[in-house]
This record gives sequence, structure tokens and C-alpha cells, in this order.
Amino acid sequence: MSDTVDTAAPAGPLAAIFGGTFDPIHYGHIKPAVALARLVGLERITLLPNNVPPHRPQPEASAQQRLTMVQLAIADMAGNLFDIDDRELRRDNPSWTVETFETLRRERGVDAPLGFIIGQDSLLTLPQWHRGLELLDTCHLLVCARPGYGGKMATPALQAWLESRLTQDVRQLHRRPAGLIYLAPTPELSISASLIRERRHAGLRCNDMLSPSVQRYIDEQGLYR
Ligand SMILES: Nc1ncnc2c1ncn2[C@@H]1O[C@H](COP(=O)(O)OP(=O)(O)OP(=O)(O)O)[C@@H](O)[C@H]1O
Ligand SMILES: O=C(O)c1ccc[n+]([C@@H]2O[C@H](COP(=O)([O-])O)[C@@H](O)[C@H]2O)c1
Repeated sequence: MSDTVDTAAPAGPLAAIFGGTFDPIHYGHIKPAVALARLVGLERITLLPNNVPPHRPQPEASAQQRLTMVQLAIADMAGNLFDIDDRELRRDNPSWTVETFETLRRERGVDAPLGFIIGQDSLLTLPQWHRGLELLDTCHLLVCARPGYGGKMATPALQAWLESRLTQDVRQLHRRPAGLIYLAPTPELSISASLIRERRHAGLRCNDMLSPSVQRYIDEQGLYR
């Protein structure tokens, strides 16, 4: 990977990819991502629904239903900030993020700036991911604030690793291909897919947490009963 100097021209727009189980996609995904786009100057955010998340209980909705909900959520948004990459859904093997980004890197070239969007809770678990710290060799991490997850990494060594990667200078995210972590001061929303599923199981509405089309789809499909 080239070591681009600060004064170099950007190698292209920073491509930002937002992976998730999206069971279902909710405003806790969308609103911080929209704020992040403004903070960083992102032209596009690509939502990447995962297929077989190896690290967590399997989703309640099928892969097709989760993809449909992502499509509906995007259709409810003004503008064209979001698009979808369904490559992980077209693979049968586990959705290891580092492998997806190694493929993206091969496709886009060594100098293309790539960013992976995650919430702060995901950042704290990164060391347990499949080749988790190696992910930074392939992309930047663009981290959205999440209520309750502002803490430090599990060990001083991991915290030092994190601090050695941190930047507040968003221009660096466009100038370098990978390797930096940006903690974005995005709005904190106490919404999670588990809360939505729990509320639905209890027969409660989730009106302020989801796009209207996604809510209708959940009702029509009888999801999370
Ligand atoms: N409210 C939120 N604020 C910031 N980031 C979030 C929020 N909800 C989810 N994310 C981030 O979005 C990504 C995808 O999350 P995911 O689809 O698992 O949703 P979730 O609400 O965390 O789901 P679950 O409750 O089922 O674990 C993760 O990196 C997660 O940290
Ligand atoms: O590759 C891994 O080991 C790995 C472990 C945990 C999470 N991820 C990815 O991180 C993203 C957010 O995960 P989740 O569980 O919050 O939906 C999603 O794209 C997952 O596939 C990836």
C-alpha cells in the first residue's frame, strides 16, 4: 500500500461502506450515517448487509427480507447518498469483513481511500473479529458514536494501538488509502435492532425508530412476532 504524503492529491473519493446485520435496518443506522457523511464529506455510503454473521445469533429475518428492508429504507430517503452492495449475501461462506475488504482493495486499487463505518460498540469488539486488527491494513474505520459505548479498549495495549491510529483531520481520510480511525461526533440514538425485535415480540410499536416503509414491510411479512 502506498504511503501517500499529506500534500498529495486524493486518489479518488473516499468510498464508505457500512456493514450490518440490519435485522432490521433502523434510524440508529441511518441518522448517524447521514451526519457522518456531512462531517467527512462523503458522496456515497454503501450499505453492506452480511449473510452469515459468524459472531452472533442468526438473524430472525431471512437474508432476502433484510436486503428488502435495506432497499425500502433507502427508498424512503431523499437524495442518493445510499446504495447497496449485496456481495456478502451472494456468498455462502461466513461474512468475514477483512476478506470482503481485501476483495474491495483488489478491485479498487492500492491507493483508493476506503472506509468501513461501524458503531462504537463494534470498535470495542474489533480485536475479537476474524483478523480484526488487520482490517486497518485494508481501510479506515469511520466510527459513529453510540450511547453507552464510549469506553476504552479491553487492554492498555489495545488502547495504545487505537490511539496510534486516531485522527481528527478528516482530510487524511481522503488522502490516505487505509489505516486511520476517525471517532465521529455523530448524534447518539438509543435505538438497536434487538430493542425493535423485543418490542415487536411484546406487541409494541416502534414508530420513531424505523422508516415507514420498513415498518409496513415488517407488518406485512409478520416479522419479529
Ligand atoms: N444506534 C446506533 N448508533 C450507532 N451505531 C449503531 C447503532 N445501531 C447500530 N449501529 C452500528 O451499525 C452496525 C450494524 O449494526 P447492526 O445491524 O448489528 O444493528 P444493531 O442495532 O446493533 O443490532 P442488534 O441489536 O441486533 O445487535 C454496527 O457497527 C453497529 O455498531
Ligand atoms: O469479520 C468479523 O469477524 C466480524 C465480526 C463482527 C462484525 N463484523 C461485521 O461488522 C458489521 C457490524 O456487525 P453487526 O454484528 O453489528 O451487524 C457487519 O458488517 C459484520 O459482518 C465482522
